[in-house]
Amino acid sequence: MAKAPTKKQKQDDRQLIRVFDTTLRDGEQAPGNSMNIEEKLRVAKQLQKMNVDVIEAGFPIASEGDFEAVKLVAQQIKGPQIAGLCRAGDKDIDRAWEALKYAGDKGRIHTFIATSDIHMQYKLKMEPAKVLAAAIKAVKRAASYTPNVEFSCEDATRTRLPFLAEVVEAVIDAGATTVNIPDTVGYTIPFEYFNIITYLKEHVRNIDRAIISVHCHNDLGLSVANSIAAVQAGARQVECTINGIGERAGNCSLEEFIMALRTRHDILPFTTNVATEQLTPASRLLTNITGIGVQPNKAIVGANAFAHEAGIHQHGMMMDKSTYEIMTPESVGLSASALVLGKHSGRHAFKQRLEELGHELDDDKLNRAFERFKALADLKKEVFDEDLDAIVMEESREDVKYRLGHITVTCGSFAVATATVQLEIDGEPVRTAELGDGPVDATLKAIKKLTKTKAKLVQYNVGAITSGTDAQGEVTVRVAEGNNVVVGKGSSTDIIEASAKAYVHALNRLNLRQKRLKETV
Ligand SMILES: CC(=O)SCCNC(=O)CCNC(=O)[C@H](O)C(C)(C)COP(=O)(O)OP(=O)(O)OC[C@H]1O[C@@H](n2cnc3c(N)ncnc32)[C@H](O)[C@@H]1OP(=O)(O)O
Ligand SMILES: CC(C)C(=O)C(=O)O
Ligand SMILES: [Mg+2]
Repeated sequence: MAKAPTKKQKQDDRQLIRVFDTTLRDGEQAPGNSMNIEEKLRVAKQLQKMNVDVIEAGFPIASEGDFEAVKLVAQQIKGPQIAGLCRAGDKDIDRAWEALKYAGDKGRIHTFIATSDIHMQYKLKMEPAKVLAAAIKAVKRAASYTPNVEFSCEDATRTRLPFLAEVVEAVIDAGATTVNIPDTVGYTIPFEYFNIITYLKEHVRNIDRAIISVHCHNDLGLSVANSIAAVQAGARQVECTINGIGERAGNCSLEEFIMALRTRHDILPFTTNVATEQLTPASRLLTNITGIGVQPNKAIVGANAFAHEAGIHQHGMMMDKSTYEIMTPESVGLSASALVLGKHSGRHAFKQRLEELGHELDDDKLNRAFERFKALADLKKEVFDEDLDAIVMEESREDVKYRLGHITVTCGSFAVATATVQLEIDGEPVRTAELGDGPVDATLKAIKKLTKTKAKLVQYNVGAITSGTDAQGEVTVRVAEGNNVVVGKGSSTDIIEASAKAYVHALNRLNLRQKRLKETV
Protein backbone atom coordinates (compact mmCIF):
# COMPACT_ATOMS: atom_id res chain seq x y z
CA MET A 1 0.00 0.00 0.00
CA ALA A 2 1.28 3.47 -0.86
CA LYS A 3 2.35 5.50 2.14
CA ALA A 4 0.47 8.70 2.95
CA PRO A 5 2.58 11.76 2.07
CA THR A 6 4.51 13.19 4.99
CA LYS A 7 3.95 16.74 6.19
CA LYS A 8 7.25 17.72 4.54
CA GLN A 9 6.25 16.13 1.21
CA LYS A 10 2.92 17.98 1.29
CA GLN A 11 4.73 21.22 2.03
CA ASP A 12 7.23 20.54 -0.80
CA ASP A 13 4.40 19.82 -3.23
CA ARG A 14 2.70 23.08 -2.33
CA GLN A 15 5.93 24.91 -3.15
CA LEU A 16 6.66 22.97 -6.35
CA ILE A 17 6.38 25.04 -9.52
CA ARG A 18 5.59 22.92 -12.58
CA VAL A 19 7.57 24.02 -15.58
CA PHE A 20 5.59 23.92 -18.81
CA ASP A 21 7.86 24.45 -21.77
CA THR A 22 6.24 25.82 -24.92
CA THR A 23 9.36 26.30 -27.08
CA LEU A 24 7.95 23.87 -29.64
CA ARG A 25 4.57 25.62 -29.83
CA ASP A 26 4.56 29.31 -28.85
CA GLY A 27 8.32 29.53 -29.42
CA GLU A 28 8.03 28.03 -32.85
CA GLN A 29 5.26 30.49 -33.79
CA ALA A 30 7.76 33.34 -33.93
CA PRO A 31 9.23 34.25 -37.33
CA GLY A 32 12.47 32.41 -38.06
CA ASN A 33 11.96 29.74 -35.41
CA SER A 34 10.17 27.03 -37.34
CA MET A 35 11.62 23.57 -36.89
CA ASN A 36 11.17 20.35 -38.78
CA ILE A 37 10.05 17.14 -37.08
CA GLU A 38 13.51 15.81 -36.45
CA GLU A 39 14.63 19.13 -34.96
CA LYS A 40 11.58 19.25 -32.72
CA LEU A 41 12.35 15.80 -31.44
CA ARG A 42 15.92 16.84 -30.69
CA VAL A 43 14.69 19.82 -28.64
CA ALA A 44 12.14 17.58 -26.88
CA LYS A 45 14.92 15.15 -25.90
CA GLN A 46 16.87 18.01 -24.38
CA LEU A 47 13.77 19.17 -22.49
CA GLN A 48 13.36 15.62 -21.21
CA LYS A 49 16.96 15.67 -20.02
CA MET A 50 16.31 19.00 -18.36
CA ASN A 51 13.37 17.40 -16.59
CA VAL A 52 10.67 19.93 -17.39
CA ASP A 53 7.22 18.83 -16.25
CA VAL A 54 5.31 19.48 -19.46
CA ILE A 55 6.42 19.84 -23.08
CA GLU A 56 3.93 21.60 -25.34
CA ALA A 57 4.92 19.95 -28.60
CA GLY A 58 2.76 21.84 -31.08
CA PHE A 59 -0.69 22.67 -32.41
CA PRO A 60 -1.78 19.42 -34.07
CA ILE A 61 -4.49 20.84 -36.32
CA ALA A 62 -2.18 23.55 -37.67
CA SER A 63 -0.54 21.29 -40.27
CA GLU A 64 0.36 17.71 -41.08
CA GLY A 65 3.92 18.43 -39.98
CA ASP A 66 2.81 19.81 -36.61
CA PHE A 67 0.55 16.81 -36.09
CA GLU A 68 3.37 14.37 -36.87
CA ALA A 69 5.76 16.24 -34.59
CA VAL A 70 3.36 16.12 -31.63
CA LYS A 71 2.71 12.44 -32.31
CA LEU A 72 6.42 11.62 -32.51
CA VAL A 73 7.20 13.51 -29.31
CA ALA A 74 4.26 11.77 -27.59
CA GLN A 75 5.60 8.40 -28.76
CA GLN A 76 9.24 8.90 -27.91
CA ILE A 77 9.56 11.17 -24.90
CA LYS A 78 9.25 9.54 -21.52
CA GLY A 79 8.95 11.46 -18.27
CA PRO A 80 7.43 14.85 -19.02
CA GLN A 81 3.77 15.23 -19.89
CA ILE A 82 3.16 16.09 -23.54
CA ALA A 83 0.66 18.82 -24.38
CA GLY A 84 -0.88 19.85 -27.68
CA LEU A 85 -2.77 23.09 -28.24
CA CYS A 86 -6.21 23.29 -29.81
CA ARG A 87 -8.92 25.88 -30.26
CA ALA A 88 -12.26 25.45 -28.52
CA GLY A 89 -13.78 23.31 -31.26
CA ASP A 90 -14.50 19.61 -31.73
CA LYS A 91 -12.25 19.10 -34.76
CA ASP A 92 -9.25 20.76 -33.11
CA ILE A 93 -9.69 18.75 -29.91
CA ASP A 94 -10.18 15.42 -31.67
CA ARG A 95 -7.12 16.03 -33.82
CA ALA A 96 -5.05 17.00 -30.78
CA TRP A 97 -5.94 13.78 -28.97
CA GLU A 98 -5.18 11.71 -32.07
CA ALA A 99 -1.57 12.89 -31.74
CA LEU A 100 -1.40 12.97 -27.95
CA LYS A 101 -2.92 9.59 -27.22
CA TYR A 102 0.50 8.00 -27.78
CA ALA A 103 1.66 9.60 -24.53
CA GLY A 104 -1.06 7.69 -22.63
CA ASP A 105 -1.86 9.25 -19.28
CA LYS A 106 0.95 11.77 -19.88
CA GLY A 107 -0.95 13.32 -22.79
CA ARG A 108 -2.47 16.71 -22.04
CA ILE A 109 -5.08 18.48 -24.14
CA HIS A 110 -4.60 22.23 -23.93
CA THR A 111 -7.62 24.08 -25.24
CA PHE A 112 -8.26 27.81 -25.19
CA ILE A 113 -10.52 30.68 -26.15
CA ALA A 114 -10.15 34.42 -25.71
CA THR A 115 -12.12 36.08 -22.93
CA SER A 116 -11.28 39.79 -23.21
CA ASP A 117 -13.85 42.16 -24.67
CA ILE A 118 -11.39 43.22 -27.38
CA HIS A 119 -10.83 39.66 -28.59
CA MET A 120 -14.44 38.53 -28.20
CA GLN A 121 -15.82 41.53 -30.08
CA TYR A 122 -13.28 42.05 -32.86
CA LYS A 123 -11.71 38.66 -33.42
CA LEU A 124 -14.15 35.96 -32.38
CA LYS A 125 -17.28 38.09 -32.97
CA MET A 126 -18.93 36.18 -30.16
CA GLU A 127 -20.99 37.33 -27.17
CA PRO A 128 -19.47 36.48 -23.76
CA ALA A 129 -22.21 33.91 -23.09
CA LYS A 130 -21.27 32.09 -26.32
CA VAL A 131 -17.59 32.15 -25.37
CA LEU A 132 -18.41 30.72 -21.95
CA ALA A 133 -20.49 27.97 -23.52
CA ALA A 134 -17.75 27.16 -26.05
CA ALA A 135 -15.16 26.96 -23.26
CA ILE A 136 -17.30 24.53 -21.24
CA LYS A 137 -18.09 22.40 -24.29
CA ALA A 138 -14.43 22.25 -25.29
CA VAL A 139 -13.26 21.21 -21.84
CA LYS A 140 -15.97 18.54 -21.60
CA ARG A 141 -14.95 17.11 -24.95
CA ALA A 142 -11.27 17.15 -24.00
CA ALA A 143 -12.10 15.53 -20.66
CA SER A 144 -13.88 12.72 -22.51
CA TYR A 145 -10.42 11.71 -23.78
CA THR A 146 -8.24 12.40 -20.77
CA PRO A 147 -8.47 13.79 -17.25
CA ASN A 148 -5.38 15.85 -18.07
CA VAL A 149 -6.99 18.99 -19.49
CA GLU A 150 -5.61 22.51 -19.48
CA PHE A 151 -7.78 25.47 -20.35
CA SER A 152 -6.45 28.94 -21.21
CA CYS A 153 -8.38 32.20 -21.14
CA GLU A 154 -6.54 33.94 -23.94
CA ASP A 155 -5.86 37.63 -23.22
CA ALA A 156 -6.78 37.04 -19.57
CA THR A 157 -4.99 40.15 -18.34
CA ARG A 158 -7.30 42.39 -20.40
CA THR A 159 -10.39 40.43 -19.37
CA ARG A 160 -12.99 41.83 -16.96
CA LEU A 161 -12.21 40.08 -13.69
CA PRO A 162 -15.75 38.89 -12.82
CA PHE A 163 -16.04 37.29 -16.29
CA LEU A 164 -12.57 35.77 -15.97
CA ALA A 165 -13.57 34.23 -12.63
CA GLU A 166 -16.84 32.96 -14.12
CA VAL A 167 -15.04 31.22 -17.00
CA VAL A 168 -12.35 29.74 -14.76
CA GLU A 169 -14.94 28.35 -12.32
CA ALA A 170 -17.02 26.89 -15.14
CA VAL A 171 -14.11 25.16 -16.89
CA ILE A 172 -12.93 23.62 -13.62
CA ASP A 173 -16.44 22.25 -13.10
CA ALA A 174 -16.29 20.93 -16.68
CA GLY A 175 -13.08 19.03 -15.98
CA ALA A 176 -10.07 21.33 -16.44
CA THR A 177 -7.29 20.36 -14.07
CA THR A 178 -5.00 23.24 -15.02
CA VAL A 179 -6.30 26.75 -15.66
CA ASN A 180 -3.99 29.12 -17.47
CA ILE A 181 -4.25 32.90 -17.09
CA PRO A 182 -2.09 34.18 -19.95
CA ASP A 183 -0.75 37.66 -20.38
CA THR A 184 -1.12 37.12 -24.11
CA VAL A 185 0.02 40.55 -25.20
CA GLY A 186 2.60 41.22 -22.48
CA TYR A 187 0.45 44.01 -21.06
CA THR A 188 0.37 43.47 -17.33
CA ILE A 189 2.87 44.49 -14.65
CA PRO A 190 3.91 42.41 -11.62
CA PHE A 191 1.72 44.16 -9.03
CA GLU A 192 -1.39 43.93 -11.22
CA TYR A 193 -0.74 40.28 -12.16
CA PHE A 194 -0.29 39.38 -8.49
CA ASN A 195 -3.70 40.94 -7.84
CA ILE A 196 -5.36 39.08 -10.73
CA ILE A 197 -4.18 35.71 -9.42
CA THR A 198 -5.16 36.69 -5.88
CA TYR A 199 -8.62 37.75 -7.13
CA LEU A 200 -9.13 34.35 -8.78
CA LYS A 201 -8.04 32.53 -5.62
CA GLU A 202 -10.57 34.55 -3.65
CA HIS A 203 -13.49 34.52 -6.10
CA VAL A 204 -13.40 31.13 -7.83
CA ARG A 205 -15.27 28.65 -5.64
CA ASN A 206 -13.49 25.53 -6.91
CA ILE A 207 -10.02 27.00 -7.56
CA ASP A 208 -8.40 24.42 -5.25
CA ARG A 209 -9.36 21.67 -7.71
CA ALA A 210 -7.02 23.02 -10.40
CA ILE A 211 -3.47 24.20 -10.75
CA ILE A 212 -3.19 27.85 -11.69
CA SER A 213 -0.83 28.37 -14.60
CA VAL A 214 0.65 31.56 -16.01
CA HIS A 215 1.92 32.28 -19.50
CA CYS A 216 3.62 35.63 -19.94
CA HIS A 217 4.75 37.46 -23.03
CA ASN A 218 7.59 39.91 -23.02
CA ASP A 219 6.26 42.93 -24.90
CA LEU A 220 7.26 45.23 -22.04
CA GLY A 221 10.22 43.14 -20.95
CA LEU A 222 8.32 42.00 -17.85
CA SER A 223 7.53 38.36 -18.58
CA VAL A 224 9.89 36.87 -16.00
CA ALA A 225 8.99 39.45 -13.33
CA ASN A 226 5.29 38.87 -13.99
CA SER A 227 5.68 35.09 -13.75
CA ILE A 228 7.45 35.44 -10.42
CA ALA A 229 4.73 37.77 -9.09
CA ALA A 230 2.10 35.22 -10.14
CA VAL A 231 3.95 32.43 -8.35
CA GLN A 232 4.06 34.58 -5.21
CA ALA A 233 0.30 34.97 -5.51
CA GLY A 234 -0.27 31.21 -5.81
CA ALA A 235 0.30 30.12 -9.42
CA ARG A 236 1.95 26.70 -9.49
CA GLN A 237 2.69 26.22 -13.18
CA VAL A 238 4.78 28.58 -15.28
CA GLU A 239 4.85 28.45 -19.08
CA CYS A 240 8.09 29.47 -20.67
CA THR A 241 10.48 28.88 -23.55
CA ILE A 242 14.18 28.28 -24.06
CA ASN A 243 15.94 31.59 -24.76
CA GLY A 244 12.54 33.26 -24.25
CA ILE A 245 11.57 32.76 -27.90
CA GLY A 246 7.92 33.18 -28.86
CA GLU A 247 5.34 35.48 -30.41
CA ARG A 248 6.56 39.06 -30.95
CA ALA A 249 8.96 39.92 -28.08
CA GLY A 250 8.82 36.33 -26.89
CA ASN A 251 7.70 34.41 -23.83
CA CYS A 252 9.01 34.14 -20.29
CA SER A 253 12.56 32.86 -20.59
CA LEU A 254 12.84 29.43 -18.98
CA GLU A 255 16.46 29.87 -17.93
CA GLU A 256 15.89 33.30 -16.39
CA PHE A 257 12.83 32.20 -14.45
CA ILE A 258 14.47 29.03 -13.15
CA MET A 259 17.67 30.76 -12.08
CA ALA A 260 15.74 33.58 -10.39
CA LEU A 261 13.96 31.01 -8.22
CA ARG A 262 17.17 29.13 -7.51
CA THR A 263 19.33 32.18 -6.81
CA ARG A 264 16.76 33.98 -4.66
CA HIS A 265 15.47 30.94 -2.84
CA ASP A 266 15.90 33.00 0.36
CA ILE A 267 12.86 35.09 -0.55
CA LEU A 268 11.28 32.84 -3.21
CA PRO A 269 10.90 29.56 -1.32
CA PHE A 270 9.80 27.53 -4.35
CA THR A 271 11.28 24.52 -6.06
CA THR A 272 11.25 23.13 -9.59
CA ASN A 273 12.32 19.78 -11.02
CA VAL A 274 14.57 21.38 -13.63
CA ALA A 275 18.21 20.24 -13.94
CA THR A 276 19.76 23.68 -14.22
CA GLU A 277 23.04 22.42 -15.67
CA GLN A 278 21.07 21.56 -18.82
CA LEU A 279 20.14 25.22 -19.42
CA THR A 280 23.18 26.19 -21.48
CA PRO A 281 23.13 23.03 -23.64
CA ALA A 282 19.41 23.68 -24.29
CA SER A 283 20.02 27.27 -25.26
CA ARG A 284 22.84 26.30 -27.63
CA LEU A 285 20.90 23.47 -29.19
CA LEU A 286 18.02 25.79 -30.01
CA THR A 287 20.34 28.46 -31.38
CA ASN A 288 22.05 25.89 -33.54
CA ILE A 289 18.76 24.62 -34.90
CA THR A 290 17.07 27.94 -35.62
CA GLY A 291 20.17 29.94 -36.47
CA ILE A 292 18.90 32.73 -34.21
CA GLY A 293 21.49 33.58 -31.60
CA VAL A 294 20.91 35.19 -28.21
CA GLN A 295 22.30 38.64 -27.55
CA PRO A 296 25.66 38.57 -25.70
CA ASN A 297 24.24 40.34 -22.66
CA LYS A 298 21.26 37.97 -22.32
CA ALA A 299 20.88 36.84 -18.71
CA ILE A 300 22.07 33.28 -17.92
CA VAL A 301 22.94 32.09 -21.44
CA GLY A 302 24.42 35.14 -23.20
CA ALA A 303 28.12 35.01 -24.11
CA ASN A 304 28.88 37.74 -21.56
CA ALA A 305 26.65 36.46 -18.75
CA PHE A 306 29.70 35.20 -16.85
CA ALA A 307 32.41 37.34 -18.46
CA HIS A 308 34.35 39.97 -16.52
CA GLU A 309 36.50 42.51 -18.29
CA ALA A 310 36.64 45.54 -16.00
CA GLY A 311 39.75 45.66 -13.81
CA ILE A 312 37.91 46.27 -10.55
CA HIS A 313 35.60 43.35 -11.28
CA GLN A 314 38.46 41.08 -12.30
CA HIS A 315 40.30 41.99 -9.11
CA GLY A 316 37.18 41.20 -7.05
CA MET A 317 36.72 37.89 -8.87
CA MET A 318 40.32 36.92 -8.14
CA MET A 319 39.73 37.55 -4.45
CA ASP A 320 36.37 35.79 -4.31
CA LYS A 321 33.94 34.91 -7.09
CA SER A 322 30.94 35.90 -4.98
CA THR A 323 31.95 39.56 -5.37
CA TYR A 324 30.59 39.70 -8.91
CA GLU A 325 28.86 36.39 -9.57
CA ILE A 326 25.49 35.64 -7.99
CA MET A 327 25.43 32.12 -9.44
CA THR A 328 28.15 29.85 -10.74
CA PRO A 329 28.65 29.18 -14.46
CA GLU A 330 28.69 25.46 -13.60
CA SER A 331 25.16 25.70 -12.15
CA VAL A 332 23.81 26.61 -15.60
CA GLY A 333 25.93 24.06 -17.44
CA LEU A 334 28.69 26.38 -18.49
CA SER A 335 31.59 24.42 -17.12
CA ALA A 336 34.98 26.03 -16.99
CA SER A 337 36.27 22.85 -18.55
CA ALA A 338 39.58 21.60 -17.24
CA LEU A 339 40.16 19.83 -20.55
CA VAL A 340 41.34 22.10 -23.31
CA LEU A 341 40.58 20.46 -26.62
CA GLY A 342 43.09 20.92 -29.41
CA LYS A 343 44.90 18.96 -32.06
CA HIS A 344 46.68 16.81 -29.47
CA SER A 345 43.48 15.66 -27.79
CA GLY A 346 42.27 12.11 -28.06
CA ARG A 347 38.98 10.37 -28.51
CA HIS A 348 38.29 9.93 -24.78
CA ALA A 349 38.49 13.61 -23.92
CA PHE A 350 36.50 14.43 -27.05
CA LYS A 351 33.72 11.97 -26.17
CA GLN A 352 33.60 13.08 -22.55
CA ARG A 353 33.29 16.74 -23.53
CA LEU A 354 30.52 15.93 -25.99
CA GLU A 355 28.66 14.05 -23.26
CA GLU A 356 29.08 16.99 -20.88
CA LEU A 357 27.54 19.17 -23.60
CA GLY A 358 24.59 16.82 -23.85
CA HIS A 359 25.49 15.06 -27.11
CA GLU A 360 25.24 11.31 -27.36
CA LEU A 361 26.47 9.96 -30.69
CA ASP A 362 26.62 6.37 -31.85
CA ASP A 363 30.08 5.02 -32.70
CA ASP A 364 29.89 5.86 -36.41
CA LYS A 365 28.79 9.44 -35.85
CA LEU A 366 31.33 9.82 -33.06
CA ASN A 367 34.14 8.68 -35.35
CA ARG A 368 33.07 11.06 -38.11
CA ALA A 369 32.69 13.93 -35.63
CA PHE A 370 36.16 13.14 -34.26
CA GLU A 371 37.66 13.35 -37.75
CA ARG A 372 36.02 16.74 -38.27
CA PHE A 373 37.24 17.85 -34.86
CA LYS A 374 40.83 16.89 -35.74
CA ALA A 375 40.60 18.70 -39.07
CA LEU A 376 39.32 21.80 -37.29
CA ALA A 377 41.92 21.54 -34.53
CA ASP A 378 44.61 21.60 -37.22
CA LEU A 379 43.28 24.97 -38.31
CA LYS A 380 42.62 26.47 -34.87
CA LYS A 381 44.63 26.68 -31.67
CA GLU A 382 41.78 25.72 -29.40
CA VAL A 383 38.46 24.12 -30.12
CA PHE A 384 35.65 25.62 -28.04
CA ASP A 385 32.36 24.13 -26.89
CA GLU A 386 30.52 26.09 -29.56
CA ASP A 387 32.79 24.55 -32.22
CA LEU A 388 31.89 21.11 -30.91
CA ASP A 389 28.19 21.94 -30.95
CA ALA A 390 28.55 22.99 -34.59
CA ILE A 391 30.42 19.81 -35.49
CA VAL A 392 27.79 17.60 -33.85
CA MET A 393 24.95 19.46 -35.51
CA GLU A 394 26.55 18.83 -38.89
CA GLU A 395 27.10 15.16 -38.09
CA SER A 396 23.54 14.52 -37.05
CA ARG A 397 21.99 15.85 -40.22
CA GLU A 398 19.71 13.80 -42.40
CA ASP A 399 20.62 11.77 -45.52
CA VAL A 400 21.93 13.87 -48.34
CA LYS A 401 21.52 14.11 -52.10
CA TYR A 402 24.18 16.79 -52.55
CA ARG A 403 27.64 16.62 -51.02
CA LEU A 404 30.06 19.49 -51.16
CA GLY A 405 33.44 18.60 -52.64
CA HIS A 406 36.02 21.31 -53.34
CA ILE A 407 35.71 25.05 -53.73
CA THR A 408 38.33 27.28 -55.32
CA VAL A 409 37.76 31.00 -55.24
CA THR A 410 39.65 33.95 -56.68
CA CYS A 411 38.71 37.43 -55.59
CA GLY A 412 40.20 40.76 -54.57
CA SER A 413 39.70 44.53 -54.81
CA PHE A 414 40.22 44.58 -58.58
CA ALA A 415 39.36 40.99 -59.53
CA VAL A 416 35.97 39.69 -60.59
CA ALA A 417 35.14 37.01 -58.04
CA THR A 418 35.20 33.55 -59.56
CA ALA A 419 34.29 30.28 -57.87
CA THR A 420 34.90 26.75 -59.08
CA VAL A 421 32.75 24.29 -57.16
CA GLN A 422 32.77 20.53 -57.17
CA LEU A 423 29.74 18.68 -55.81
CA GLU A 424 28.59 15.09 -55.66
CA ILE A 425 25.00 14.67 -56.76
CA ASP A 426 23.66 11.24 -55.84
CA GLY A 427 27.26 10.07 -55.64
CA GLU A 428 28.27 11.47 -59.10
CA PRO A 429 30.95 14.21 -59.12
CA VAL A 430 30.06 17.37 -61.06
CA ARG A 431 31.94 20.65 -61.41
CA THR A 432 31.36 24.17 -62.70
CA ALA A 433 32.60 27.74 -62.39
CA GLU A 434 30.70 31.02 -62.01
CA LEU A 435 31.43 34.71 -61.68
CA GLY A 436 29.75 36.69 -58.95
CA ASP A 437 29.39 39.86 -57.00
CA GLY A 438 31.91 38.72 -54.40
CA PRO A 439 33.18 35.21 -53.56
CA VAL A 440 30.06 34.05 -51.69
CA ASP A 441 27.77 35.10 -54.53
CA ALA A 442 30.00 33.33 -57.08
CA THR A 443 30.07 30.15 -54.96
CA LEU A 444 26.31 30.02 -54.40
CA LYS A 445 25.67 30.73 -58.09
CA ALA A 446 27.88 27.76 -59.03
CA ILE A 447 25.97 25.50 -56.63
CA LYS A 448 22.65 26.75 -57.99
CA LYS A 449 23.79 25.96 -61.53
CA LEU A 450 24.98 22.45 -60.62
CA THR A 451 21.88 21.51 -58.66
CA LYS A 452 19.51 23.23 -61.14
CA THR A 453 17.47 24.31 -58.14
CA LYS A 454 14.52 26.64 -58.61
CA ALA A 455 14.58 27.59 -54.94
CA LYS A 456 15.15 31.23 -53.98
CA LEU A 457 17.66 32.29 -51.35
CA VAL A 458 15.51 34.48 -49.09
CA GLN A 459 17.88 35.07 -46.19
CA TYR A 460 21.61 34.93 -45.57
CA ASN A 461 23.22 35.53 -42.16
CA VAL A 462 26.80 35.14 -41.13
CA GLY A 463 28.18 35.18 -37.61
CA ALA A 464 31.22 34.01 -35.68
CA ILE A 465 30.50 31.16 -33.29
CA THR A 466 33.79 31.57 -31.48
CA SER A 467 36.19 34.46 -30.98
CA GLY A 468 39.45 35.39 -32.68
CA THR A 469 40.40 35.56 -36.34
CA ASP A 470 40.59 31.76 -36.41
CA ALA A 471 36.97 31.54 -35.23
CA GLN A 472 34.39 29.17 -36.69
CA GLY A 473 32.08 31.21 -38.84
CA GLU A 474 28.50 30.05 -39.01
CA VAL A 475 26.26 30.82 -41.92
CA THR A 476 22.49 30.42 -41.84
CA VAL A 477 20.49 30.59 -45.03
CA ARG A 478 16.78 30.38 -45.68
CA VAL A 479 15.71 28.95 -48.99
CA ALA A 480 12.16 28.89 -50.39
CA GLU A 481 10.41 27.04 -53.17
CA GLY A 482 6.65 27.48 -53.28
CA ASN A 483 5.32 26.97 -49.76
CA ASN A 484 8.42 25.14 -48.63
CA VAL A 485 10.84 27.21 -46.63
CA VAL A 486 13.89 25.56 -45.08
CA VAL A 487 16.85 26.70 -43.06
CA GLY A 488 20.37 25.54 -43.84
CA LYS A 489 23.42 25.97 -41.68
CA GLY A 490 27.10 25.53 -42.23
CA SER A 491 30.17 26.21 -40.18
CA SER A 492 33.84 26.44 -41.01
CA THR A 493 36.83 28.63 -40.27
CA ASP A 494 36.47 29.64 -43.93
CA ILE A 495 33.38 31.78 -44.37
CA ILE A 496 33.00 30.90 -48.06
CA GLU A 497 33.06 27.21 -47.27
CA ALA A 498 30.56 27.83 -44.42
CA SER A 499 28.27 29.61 -46.92
CA ALA A 500 28.51 26.75 -49.42
CA LYS A 501 27.81 24.18 -46.69
CA ALA A 502 24.79 26.13 -45.48
CA TYR A 503 23.37 26.43 -48.99
CA VAL A 504 23.96 22.74 -49.77
CA HIS A 505 22.43 21.81 -46.40
CA ALA A 506 19.31 23.85 -47.21
CA LEU A 507 19.00 22.29 -50.69
CA ASN A 508 19.28 18.81 -49.16
CA ARG A 509 16.56 19.61 -46.65
CA LEU A 510 14.33 21.02 -49.35
CA ASN A 511 14.88 17.91 -51.44
CA LEU A 512 14.07 15.67 -48.48
CA ARG A 513 10.94 17.63 -47.66
CA GLN A 514 9.70 17.49 -51.27
CA LYS A 515 10.41 13.76 -51.35
CA ARG A 516 8.40 13.22 -48.14
CA LEU A 517 5.53 15.30 -49.46
CA LYS A 518 5.40 13.20 -52.65
CA GLU A 519 5.40 10.02 -50.55
CA THR A 520 2.39 11.21 -48.52
CA VAL A 521 0.31 12.24 -51.58
C1 LIG B 1 -2.34 33.35 -28.36
C2 LIG B 1 -1.92 32.22 -29.23
O1 LIG B 1 -0.75 31.97 -29.31
S1 LIG B 1 -3.09 31.33 -29.98
C3 LIG B 1 -2.23 30.22 -30.99
C4 LIG B 1 -1.78 30.89 -32.22
N1 LIG B 1 -1.12 29.95 -33.08
C5 LIG B 1 -1.49 29.76 -34.34
O2 LIG B 1 -2.41 30.39 -34.82
C6 LIG B 1 -0.67 28.81 -35.14
C7 LIG B 1 -1.49 27.71 -35.76
N2 LIG B 1 -2.62 28.24 -36.51
C8 LIG B 1 -2.99 27.76 -37.74
O3 LIG B 1 -2.34 26.92 -38.34
C9 LIG B 1 -4.27 28.27 -38.30
O4 LIG B 1 -4.52 29.58 -37.81
C10 LIG B 1 -5.45 27.32 -37.93
C11 LIG B 1 -5.25 25.99 -38.65
C12 LIG B 1 -5.54 27.07 -36.44
C13 LIG B 1 -6.78 27.94 -38.38
O5 LIG B 1 -6.66 28.30 -39.73
P1 LIG B 1 -7.93 28.91 -40.53
O6 LIG B 1 -9.07 27.98 -40.41
O7 LIG B 1 -7.44 29.23 -41.88
O8 LIG B 1 -8.35 30.22 -39.71
P2 LIG B 1 -7.56 31.58 -39.43
O9 LIG B 1 -6.27 31.28 -38.77
O10 LIG B 1 -7.50 32.43 -40.64
O11 LIG B 1 -8.56 32.28 -38.38
C14 LIG B 1 -8.76 31.76 -37.12
C15 LIG B 1 -10.20 31.25 -36.92
O12 LIG B 1 -10.27 30.59 -35.66
C16 LIG B 1 -11.16 31.27 -34.79
N3 LIG B 1 -10.59 31.17 -33.46
C17 LIG B 1 -9.49 31.78 -32.98
N4 LIG B 1 -9.25 31.34 -31.75
C18 LIG B 1 -10.19 30.43 -31.46
C19 LIG B 1 -10.43 29.62 -30.34
N5 LIG B 1 -9.62 29.65 -29.29
N6 LIG B 1 -11.48 28.79 -30.35
C20 LIG B 1 -12.28 28.72 -31.43
N7 LIG B 1 -12.11 29.47 -32.53
C21 LIG B 1 -11.06 30.31 -32.54
C22 LIG B 1 -11.20 32.69 -35.34
O13 LIG B 1 -12.33 33.38 -34.92
C23 LIG B 1 -11.20 32.39 -36.84
O14 LIG B 1 -12.48 31.88 -37.15
P3 LIG B 1 -13.18 32.06 -38.61
O15 LIG B 1 -12.33 31.29 -39.57
O16 LIG B 1 -14.53 31.44 -38.43
O17 LIG B 1 -13.20 33.51 -38.89
C1 LIG C 1 -2.73 29.87 -26.27
C2 LIG C 1 -2.27 30.74 -25.18
C3 LIG C 1 -1.83 29.97 -23.99
C4 LIG C 1 -1.17 31.65 -25.59
O1 LIG C 1 -0.18 31.28 -26.19
C5 LIG C 1 -1.29 33.04 -25.15
O2 LIG C 1 -2.35 33.43 -24.67
O3 LIG C 1 -0.30 33.77 -25.30
MG1 LIG D 1 1.43 32.76 -26.00
